[in-house]
Amino acid sequence: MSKAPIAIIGAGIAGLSAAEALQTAGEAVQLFDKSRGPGGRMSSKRSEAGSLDLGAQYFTARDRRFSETVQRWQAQGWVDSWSPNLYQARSGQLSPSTDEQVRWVGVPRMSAIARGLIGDTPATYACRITDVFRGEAFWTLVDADGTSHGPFSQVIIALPAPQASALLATAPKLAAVAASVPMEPTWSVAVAFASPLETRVEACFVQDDALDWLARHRSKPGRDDRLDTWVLHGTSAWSRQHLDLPKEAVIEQLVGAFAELIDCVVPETTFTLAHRWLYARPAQTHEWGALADADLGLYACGDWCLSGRVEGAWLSGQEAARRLLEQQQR
Ligand SMILES: Cc1cc2nc3c(=O)[nH]c(=O)nc-3n(C[C@H](O)[C@H](O)[C@H](O)COP(=O)(O)OP(=O)(O)OC[C@H]3O[C@@H](n4cnc5c(N)ncnc54)[C@H](O)[C@@H]3O)c2cc1C
Ligand SMILES: NC(=O)C1=CN([C@@H]2O[C@H](COP(=O)(O)OP(=O)(O)OC[C@H]3O[C@@H](n4cnc5c(N)ncnc54)[C@H](O)[C@@H]3O)[C@@H](O)[C@H]2O)CC=C1
Repeated sequence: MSKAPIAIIGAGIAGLSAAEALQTAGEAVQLFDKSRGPGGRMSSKRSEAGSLDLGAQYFTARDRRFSETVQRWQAQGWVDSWSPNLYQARSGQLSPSTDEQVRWVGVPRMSAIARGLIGDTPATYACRITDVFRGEAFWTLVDADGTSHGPFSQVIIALPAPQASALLATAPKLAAVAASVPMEPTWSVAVAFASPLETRVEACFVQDDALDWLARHRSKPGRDDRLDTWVLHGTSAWSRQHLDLPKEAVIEQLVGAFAELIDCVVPETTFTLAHRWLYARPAQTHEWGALADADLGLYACGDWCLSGRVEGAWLSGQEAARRLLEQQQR
């Protein structure tokens, strides 16, 4: 009889990273995600204004292994570097803030990376896992419709910490660690103008009550440039305070803050959209790599186990896979 596959819950970059490492080692995996496709916080949303990156805006690569991987992604045509006219804003004052940092984006949209990575890996979408339990030898997953999936030899939970904690009940110590990680929300708004704004600004780190970041979408390589579309992010504090504000009011306030900040006339908008990320970023960074109960065969990974960034999520997926493979060789 062939061996049962490994279940990976969450097809964000952490889950995809673990899947790739395990498949390279000859293991069979099966991914599950509650969304309609892979990518999680690195996915892109289709809209009248083209495909928009509302979550991760770009990423940096500081770890050697991740740098080498990103070079490979570039050779495959999934990513390119992005060098916007970078600004910062303090106390409402805009100033150029050029630097030498290499910043990467998926092309022609952020979700290209997840699409590329998933290849023909078996994946079940629109499937929210609500329970994970172990029988005598194997694991079974249960989804929100009550359907069971399995058997699986091991399980990797690659979700934001609060969602991971809920599925780690079989390993109370891991569940407690995940439950100890608060994650902050981010309101993300896209706003488009029919004619380009007369500004040199293409991206800006903002220190403001409401705004944290703004980016001109068409300045990224390969993007649709029919409209001049901007992505605005609220700060964690503002987003938390305005968590339940209706989307129209969120758009009004963040576009208002943008209009006050930017150094040009802001005309009527032709398109707006708001998206709330409930678990956008961990409140602090950690150095756990991944969590493991190797005897049980249960693992957890995600950005919250490391730096709270794309690089951290990818490295955490690698670490979960490494620990699982190490245990198997014992
Ligand atoms: C607004 C925003 C801006 C950001 N900007 C940057 C940036 O500029 N640079 C940077 O490096 N990082 C940035 N980040 C952070 C970066 O996106 C994350 O660190 C990274 O994408 C996390 O990957 P992950 O795989 O750990 O989690 P996720 O991408 O969250 O993946 C988890 C997956 O699990 C699925 N899921 C959840 N619950 C269940 C369930 N019960 N059953 C099945 N599936 C489930 C979700 O649908 C999701 O696809 C940003 C994030 C946000 C939200
Ligand atoms: N909104 C959200 O939910 C999330 C946003 N995230 C952002 O993702 C980015 C990723 O971080 P890194 O990969 O380290 O990227 P990075 O090195 O470009 O930025 C790190 C931080 O340094 C500051 N900074 C960097 N360059 C400049 C500059 N030229 N001028 C002024 N300030 C600068 C800025 O505060 C920025 O947040 C950061 O900006 C995070 O704030 C990460 C996770 C979630």
